[in-house]
Amino acid sequence: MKIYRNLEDFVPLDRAVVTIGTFDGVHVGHQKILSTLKESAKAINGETVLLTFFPHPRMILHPEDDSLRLISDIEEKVQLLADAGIDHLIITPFTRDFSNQSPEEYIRDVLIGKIGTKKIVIGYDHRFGKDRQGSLKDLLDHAEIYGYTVEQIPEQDINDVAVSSTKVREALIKGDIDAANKYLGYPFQLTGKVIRGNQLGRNIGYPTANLQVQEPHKLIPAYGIYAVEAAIIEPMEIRTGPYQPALAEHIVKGMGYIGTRPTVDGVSRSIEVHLFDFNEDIYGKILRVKFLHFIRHDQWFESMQELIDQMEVDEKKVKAFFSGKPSMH
Ligand SMILES: Cc1cc2nc3c(=O)[nH]c(=O)nc-3n(C[C@H](O)[C@H](O)[C@H](O)COP(=O)(O)O)c2cc1C
Ligand SMILES: Nc1ncnc2c1ncn2[C@@H]1O[C@H](COP(=O)(O)OP(=O)(O)O)[C@@H](O)[C@H]1O
Repeated sequence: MKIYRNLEDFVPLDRAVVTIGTFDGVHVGHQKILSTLKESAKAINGETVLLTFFPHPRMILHPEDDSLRLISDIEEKVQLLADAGIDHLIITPFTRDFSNQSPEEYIRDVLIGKIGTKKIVIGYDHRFGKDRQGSLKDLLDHAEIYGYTVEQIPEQDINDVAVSSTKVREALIKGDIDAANKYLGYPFQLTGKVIRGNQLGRNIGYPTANLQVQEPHKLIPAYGIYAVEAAIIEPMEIRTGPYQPALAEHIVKGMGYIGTRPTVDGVSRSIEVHLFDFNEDIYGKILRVKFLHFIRHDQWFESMQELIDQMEVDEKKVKAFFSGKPSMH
């Protein structure tokens, strides 16, 4: 997959088969659309192009609205789209100027002029251009003059996409990781930098890497304890050029914690991971944590000792999960 951080970086193709959207989460619904896109491209010996926006259009158009929660951050999305087998990924900054183009300008200058679109694969409800004035009808009306075809994604598939996004979000908010992962088609992940905590973990026998999640709008699953798998990855800068997967070293199993640490202070939310059979200083490194299974909710304990006893039980449960055996507790 080739990445373009700007439309200006893109050289128009002979046979671009294009879809447009935010594709947050790249879940099973999206994956179905991407398969359609790939089949369409194959049929005309063309190349697949996905046009997406960063930052998310809602953040530019409604900066006052802080309610947006993303299933994937931009780096996770790039990786997921590369895995899905997209040929060209254009991540264009969604600016006011960009959003102010008329539907005609957008079709002529962007889809035709900058991309070389021969076929556009799009949902019946897709909107574009100034004040979302552009619709499928505009795309169909201009198809002949500009020499492209439009393939409509069936309404049912579009509904499936919306359903999947909602289902993923609802499942994560409830802590139902099994369900979320089923709708995603891969394990939900959080990526962030390991920062210093209050260094209590090592004293209670459970050092925990504290994560500062890199995407401020990322959806954080329900508070609780989870079976996780973490990888230390190289900091990735997404720039124009061939996609290079983030190098992952040390893929380690462990237990994740999301909560306010009510037993300690209960003030602010922290996201931590205790890694099994691991003893390295990883402050400042980037950790990608895959959430595999929910173990229990966050709890307040009367004493630190009770918390430690519970963490020992958690460890057994997580390890039992990994060995495929039910826990004895
Ligand atoms: C598996 C696991 C379970 C945890 N469960 C709880 C809990 O139920 N209640 C709580 O107050 N803190 C819980 N914690 C958080 C600990 O209080 C925290 O890891 C400890 O204070 C060390 O923090 P530090 O990394 O900042 O030193 C849990 C941590 C882990 C790794
Ligand atoms: N098994 C492990 N799991 C997680 N972190 C570990 C482990 N072994 C060593 N570390 C290191 O120790 C740090 C966590 O120790 P901890 O006492 O909990 O300090 P802090 O409160 O700063 O997180 C991690 O950030 C990491 O650098």
